Amino acid sequence: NITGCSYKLRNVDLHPLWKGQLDIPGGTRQSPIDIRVRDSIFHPDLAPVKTHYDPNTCLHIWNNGYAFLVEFDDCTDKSVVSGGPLENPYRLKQFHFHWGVNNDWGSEHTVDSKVFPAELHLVHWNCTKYRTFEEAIMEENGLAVIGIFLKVGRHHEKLQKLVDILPSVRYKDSLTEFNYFDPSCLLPSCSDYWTYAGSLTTPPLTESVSWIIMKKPIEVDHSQLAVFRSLLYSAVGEDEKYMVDNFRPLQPLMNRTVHSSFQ
Ligand SMILES: O=C(NCc1ccccc1)Nc1ccc2c(c1)[B-](O)(O)OC2
Ligand SMILES: [Zn+2]
Repeated sequence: NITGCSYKLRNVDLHPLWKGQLDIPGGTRQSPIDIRVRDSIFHPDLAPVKTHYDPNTCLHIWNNGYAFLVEFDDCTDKSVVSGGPLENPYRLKQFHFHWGVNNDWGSEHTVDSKVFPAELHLVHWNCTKYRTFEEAIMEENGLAVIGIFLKVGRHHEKLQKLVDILPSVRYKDSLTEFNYFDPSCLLPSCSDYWTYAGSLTTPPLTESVSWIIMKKPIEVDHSQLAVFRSLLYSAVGEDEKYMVDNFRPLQPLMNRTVHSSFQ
């Protein structure tokens, strides 16, 4: 189980999203972090990360009040990630994004202090050691999350199917059926990555994540990102608050090393 002291976050002016989260559980391996490329250690025996996703496991998309989540049927091993720093396969549960109010910021992790306009998280749980996602989220090595940076550039053809459905989940707690989507189309062409031990960046902030951050960003165009910003934090009937800047502030590296799969 995750135990440990709690400590106050640095007194930064926090986005409303974080007003309630000054005290955090644990606190020795929090995410996100700034990845200092020169300090990362090349591990020659870090294998490539292998993903196998079955588009038929894609269930629906919903707005949980923090982000929009595309959720998958995780009752079988049809959609999994393995290899890389992982000792066994992890099942795909959901993916979601974090983004900014404009293209100048939005990602959670940074690379030598470089911020990207958005970041994709593909969330998997350790189905060998735990029975459910809810259990795994509370345990060490419970989750494996692939982080992918987004940059503004060419139109992303395959992402458009998702962008087109976003207006149907505009409000908090809205859900729409979303089938036959293979998130492999969102992976960058280069397999280089950094990996480190961290946490969820949204509540319950548990320190259960093996992070795999892809070095190469994927390109989307500015109109696709603009649709992300049209979603709302607020539910139907509440005063409208645009879902933007849903990223957590950087956390201290403390006693951690970031490993790289490349030199
Ligand atoms: O799944 C989440 N919450 C719902 C919940 C379900 C069951 C028990 C408690 C909470 N959160 C969450 C999971 C994975 C990641 C993040 C947040 B992330 O750091 O944003 O990227 C990686
Ligand atoms: Zn996330």
